[in-house]
Amino acid sequence: MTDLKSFSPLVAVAADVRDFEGYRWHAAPETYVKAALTGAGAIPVIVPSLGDALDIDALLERVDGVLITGSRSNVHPTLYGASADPRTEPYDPARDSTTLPLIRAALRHGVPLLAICRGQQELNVALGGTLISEVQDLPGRDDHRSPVSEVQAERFAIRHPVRIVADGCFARILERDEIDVNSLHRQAIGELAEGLVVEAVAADGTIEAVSVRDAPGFAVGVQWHPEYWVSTDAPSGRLFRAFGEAMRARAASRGLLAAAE
Ligand SMILES: N[C@@H](CCC(=O)NCCCC(=O)O)C(=O)O
Repeated sequence: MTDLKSFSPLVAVAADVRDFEGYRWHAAPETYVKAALTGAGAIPVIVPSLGDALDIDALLERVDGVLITGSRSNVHPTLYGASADPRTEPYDPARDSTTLPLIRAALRHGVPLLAICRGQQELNVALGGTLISEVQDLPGRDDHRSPVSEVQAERFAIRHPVRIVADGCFARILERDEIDVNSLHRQAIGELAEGLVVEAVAADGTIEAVSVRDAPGFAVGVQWHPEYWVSTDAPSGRLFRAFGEAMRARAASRGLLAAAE
């Protein structure tokens, strides 16, 4: 019998759509796929943002988790009842048309879900919530954008505290009441979707982590980027390990481990 800890689950990874070299590419940054491998012990499978051409239910029968990545693009405002505005660009409608149904289907199927930055925003919109834009310009809010730098490690530097809500799933995973996180976003959760629970907040009230209230298993979103320092930052490592354990448990519950003998 394959040992649960040594089993490598498959994790579906969301893709951005980009045009360059005369082609349309569906891609995910290496930091996310490497964190899936090293942090969660999962084999990443990038899912092209092909919208309703994808049989998402069939996909979710074959994977053990879903990782929704961050992105410089924003969820299209019309998806949460707002109007398109140059200040909320750039958009990636192909990604939206894939991630929102993928998130809802993952929750329906009980597939472990980790949604990061844009991913947390997509989770909130997928469940009926809204977003606020240009957070740094709003009264009482801090600037959550990345530091201006050509050096990624400087842009993803850990730089502000977030309070972990007591007795929540993040408190159980992290075993801390406060952690320090990086921050690279201009938008944030506005109206919280009904099915979400706040798990962490910044000093200015920005929602920094959520969980899905009635999810059968691991289903969380974070506004920060645990993938970037997954190997060196303890909270980041804990979060990805918990994601990996949830994916292995799902694989075991589906009898995959017996098949892997
Ligand atoms: N675009 C959204 C989501 C932010 C996000 O996912 N950032 C990750 C990319 C970071 C970078 O390379 O700049 C927002 O701005 O809120």
